[in-house]
Amino acid sequence: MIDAKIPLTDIHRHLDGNIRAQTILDLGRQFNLALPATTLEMLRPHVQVTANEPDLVSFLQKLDWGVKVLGDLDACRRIALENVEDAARAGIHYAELRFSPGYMAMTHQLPIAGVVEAVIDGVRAGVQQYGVDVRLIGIMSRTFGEEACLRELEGLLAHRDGITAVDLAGDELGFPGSEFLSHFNRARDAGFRITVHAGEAAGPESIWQAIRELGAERIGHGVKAIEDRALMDFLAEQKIGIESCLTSNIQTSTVASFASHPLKAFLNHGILATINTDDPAVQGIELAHEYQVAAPQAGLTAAEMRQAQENGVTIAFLSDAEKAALRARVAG
Ligand SMILES: O=c1[nH]cnc2c1ncn2[C@@H]1O[C@H](CO)[C@@H](O)[C@H]1O
Ligand SMILES: [Zn+2]
Repeated sequence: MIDAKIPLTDIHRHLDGNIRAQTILDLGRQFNLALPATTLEMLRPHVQVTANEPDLVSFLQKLDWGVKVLGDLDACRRIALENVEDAARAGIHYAELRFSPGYMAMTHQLPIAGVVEAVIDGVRAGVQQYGVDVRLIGIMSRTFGEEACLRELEGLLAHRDGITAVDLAGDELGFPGSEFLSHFNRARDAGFRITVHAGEAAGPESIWQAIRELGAERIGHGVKAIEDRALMDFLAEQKIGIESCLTSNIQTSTVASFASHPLKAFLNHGILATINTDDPAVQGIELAHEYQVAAPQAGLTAAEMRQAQENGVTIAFLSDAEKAALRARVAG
């Protein structure tokens, strides 16, 4: 259940994991690319999770066609704009959209800083058109190694003013956070806020590492914190927020069922946990589904969902004044 008096936020939403299937078809045609299918219906299983995947890495392959059709910077601008439209349609008041410029640039060897600029541009146009409040988070895709991540960071630094935070995403087991210390030192020096995907595929030690060594202020997923009581205490005391994505965690086989998802336990432990989508188009869900179907199945009461919704504003990468303005705008 969504409380209409509290701002609806989605602070863990991959822009490049939310490319419309129709847009993939359009761009495939525009750039003369051989797609695995020529109709929406036939394309869908290639770009959307249809049954739960055995692990995170298999799930992530479903994002690949979306970025393979990004044949020029205009295509990047287009998907950024469409993402803002989708967020507005989903009733979201405030979204933090994250994207990996190197991953988007990879297939057609686009300039990474150019991709960052195009995404900022497209989002700016979308914000004006659709009235959603948006901040951008730059992702370093760990799956492609340290050097590739360094190039992503440099592209993000080239447009520092348009980017609020940085994140580390991708294959957590294959590429532990310890390989990215220098990246995060530089990111913090530049004044970026920090969130890190941790404790999704790997265990609680990965969350400790993200906090202590990378400077994470928030954790993406953080599912495995449930295995470490001291970590749960620490997250609550230090107000380190958790960006939960319920359906995503089922689809990656990170948790076996909604009923066994730790979100309820996190909330009851006083952790600032939140409800978010992750990769809506790839997952075939929207935020309403997470509040109306997933969260109730995860055992959350109306009061617990309200708390999670509140937490989304509390841990947003906004100033106190911006949070107050957002609350006032929605409370009317
Ligand atoms: O649930 C997730 N866990 C970890 N990494 C993810 C997830 N969803 C998407 N990405 C990763 O984020 C980048 C694109 O924004 C890609 O690296 C993609 O693999
Ligand atoms: Zn994610």
